[in-house]
Amino acid sequence: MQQAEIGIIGGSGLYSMPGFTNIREEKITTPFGDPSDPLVLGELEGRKVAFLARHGKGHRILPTELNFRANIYAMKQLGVERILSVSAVGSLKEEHKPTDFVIPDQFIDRTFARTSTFFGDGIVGHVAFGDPVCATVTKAFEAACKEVGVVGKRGGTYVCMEGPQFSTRAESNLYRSWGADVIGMTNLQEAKLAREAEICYSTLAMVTDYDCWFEGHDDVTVDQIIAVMHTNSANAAKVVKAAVAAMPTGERTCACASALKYAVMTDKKVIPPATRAKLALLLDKYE
Ligand SMILES: CSC[C@H]1O[C@H](OP(=O)(O)O)[C@H](O)[C@@H]1O
Ligand SMILES: Nc1ncnc2[nH]cnc12
Repeated sequence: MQQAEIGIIGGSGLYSMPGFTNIREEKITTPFGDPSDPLVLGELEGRKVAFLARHGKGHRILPTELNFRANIYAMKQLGVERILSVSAVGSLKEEHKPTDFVIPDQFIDRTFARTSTFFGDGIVGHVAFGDPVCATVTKAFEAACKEVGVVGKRGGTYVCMEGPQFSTRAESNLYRSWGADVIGMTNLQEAKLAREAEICYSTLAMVTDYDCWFEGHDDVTVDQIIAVMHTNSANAAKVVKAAVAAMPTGERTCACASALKYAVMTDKKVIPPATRAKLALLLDKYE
């Protein structure tokens, strides 16, 4: 039985979701290991929802250490079809001010020490990723920002860096020269894996700082981020709630729902049984 239809991944500053009812915690294991924490299952706006604190309760897990595969696969195991991600980001443009929200529609990958696919170990698959986020979830976020009365700009490019150190000024200026909008350390792997798992994904990126490029501002520091995060998190919780309420019901019609249809290159006869078994949840529907 589907235990949750909507997943919420809370990032820096959002470690729980206010407004949940009928709450229970579930410790989930996956073929790819354990997620960051037990998932919190409950109802929000009458919808079945699962919440996961990306870095674990108490913020214990570095971006590089995150088991992105287990986090996304755990959502899939619960029956989640759409993930609403919330993340803290630095701004790469003056117009995106701390406390603004951006809903990115593109990514640039600057990570180098992460596993970003469910494929491998004898099976090769390639999903389309030209439009890396789901338009339905993105529009729900945008409408929710409007409803709550916060700045929520749809569109923009999120640079995903490895971290955990923040960027050098040369890097920050390089990303600006590429026209990128915001920078963070976590969203690209989630978007890739959600696509492979045929789960719709979009991020509410909460601007906490101007990174280190802005001459008129101090370089980014964690204490500065935490101060802005308190305002952002309260607003983010309201936006997520409104987005959940606005999420369409019924069969999904977006391309995310069939991303794997033509993805697998490997001859079925040569896929190692153990590998195939690990991916049963993703591939059985195409048998
Ligand atoms: C708190 S500063 C850096 C930290 O914040 C962001 O986390 P998340 O995406 O989980 O909200 C960024 O990616 C870094 O992990
Ligand atoms: N300036 C920044 N760089 C990377 N990740 C961030 N998360 C919040 N602010 C950030």
